[in-house]
Amino acid sequence: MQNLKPVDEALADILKRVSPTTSEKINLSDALDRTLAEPVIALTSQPPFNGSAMDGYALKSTDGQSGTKLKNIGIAAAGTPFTRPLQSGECARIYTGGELPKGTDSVIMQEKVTVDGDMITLNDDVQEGQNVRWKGNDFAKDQTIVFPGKCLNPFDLSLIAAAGHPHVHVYQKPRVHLLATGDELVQPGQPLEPGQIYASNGFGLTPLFEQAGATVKDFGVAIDEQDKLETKLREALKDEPEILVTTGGASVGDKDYMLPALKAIGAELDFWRIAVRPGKPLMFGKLGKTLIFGLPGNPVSALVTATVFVQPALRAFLGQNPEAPLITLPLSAELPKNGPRQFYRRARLVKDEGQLSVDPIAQTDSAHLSSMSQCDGFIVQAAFADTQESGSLVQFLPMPWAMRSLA
Ligand SMILES: Nc1nc2c(c(=O)[nH]1)N[C@H]1C(S)=C(S)[C@@H](COP(=O)(O)OP(=O)(O)OC[C@H]3O[C@@H](n4cnc5c(N)ncnc54)[C@H](O)[C@@H]3O)O[C@H]1N2
Ligand code: MOO
Repeated sequence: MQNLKPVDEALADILKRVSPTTSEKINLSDALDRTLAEPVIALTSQPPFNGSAMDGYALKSTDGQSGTKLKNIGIAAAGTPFTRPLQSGECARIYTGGELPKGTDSVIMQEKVTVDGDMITLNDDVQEGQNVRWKGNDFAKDQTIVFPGKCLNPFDLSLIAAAGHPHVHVYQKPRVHLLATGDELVQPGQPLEPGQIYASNGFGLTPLFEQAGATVKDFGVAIDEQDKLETKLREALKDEPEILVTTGGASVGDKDYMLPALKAIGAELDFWRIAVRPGKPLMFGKLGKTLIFGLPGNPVSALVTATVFVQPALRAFLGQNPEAPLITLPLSAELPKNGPRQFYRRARLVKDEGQLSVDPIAQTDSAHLSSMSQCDGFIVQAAFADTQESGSLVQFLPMPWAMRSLA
């Protein structure tokens, strides 16, 4: 058999052509799922003062023996500090989030005192620091609290707001332009004539890339004629997107014009036969600033190669770790032995009494989409791997929506 290029080698060749996009400053409220380009440095300590974690009374812990009577001399509410320093024998009413008055170092919950006019009696011992959130215990002013390369989640956004920032610097979204080829392709909603099928690739690839942090523009379907394809390709490349993804026409048929068309418009291009299943034929190259991925037309091959080769490039454009987020899980059924190509086998996650395992889907046809819809990700099986029994461990590449199927 002709030499096939290993997946890791192809990926390394791709990644050495990528450097992160420039950064932009955006509102924090728009920053969900965007990737940080600059460190976030706290503008304040959190909490900014020693505060109370309970509704109760602030006191000196040296006065904190059960049975002690203290005089309540004022109120420290959240946002309205009590300014007079406290002496021994005194306490101040304090509410959750209130700043501890000077001279105090502890708070007793109101449930643990008896109140009689402006006097209280402690019904429990009080230790130094009890019910106190010390200044800076969460983070300190000037501390780096989130690092570049982090794709921001809702919890990050709360943290960044608490540190005083209304804006963040993130990497610009890489732009992906899509172009399909095939005379047989018809848009859903149109009637099918003999020999035609619906164009499905763009509908899956667009959100796949959007979920990875890109903006995607679909240029539709080009006719399988070289000059028409060249015109469409020029159109799709005009704004110099970071990535152009084509599907179809990648193989060896007489009507596979993609490679000659891309070369004719000036792309430097390699045609790879990769040791990957599905998705063996892949074109990769560059025109100007744009990386070009020529994915195979078969729907499963297109979605798998988009996951295995295009998504890592998108992560690298976003300053993220490009590596696939593989996890190790036990099989819930036998996995058949593999042939000469690294196999991305469709698989479901199974939850049994809270324990996760993966169930390989038998279907391996690279045009079979209902098995794709049923899968939560792919078991990554090495070339020539032997049969593996149920219970043995495998590498699993979860899709971003995989956890939803466990609900
Ligand atoms: N003699 C050989 N034939 C093939 C080989 C080979 O090595 N020798 N490789 C096979 C493999 S593996 C693949 S993968 C395909 C790749 O073919 P192409 O990239 O040229 O894809 P097309 O021929 O254009 O289409 C294949 C298949 O997919 C359907 N398709 C295409 N685009 C779409 C779309 N946007 N939405 C839905 N379906 C699409 C198309 O109708 C075809 O059925 O080549 C094998 N052949
Ligand atoms: O590599 Mo093709 O994607 O096997 O059908």
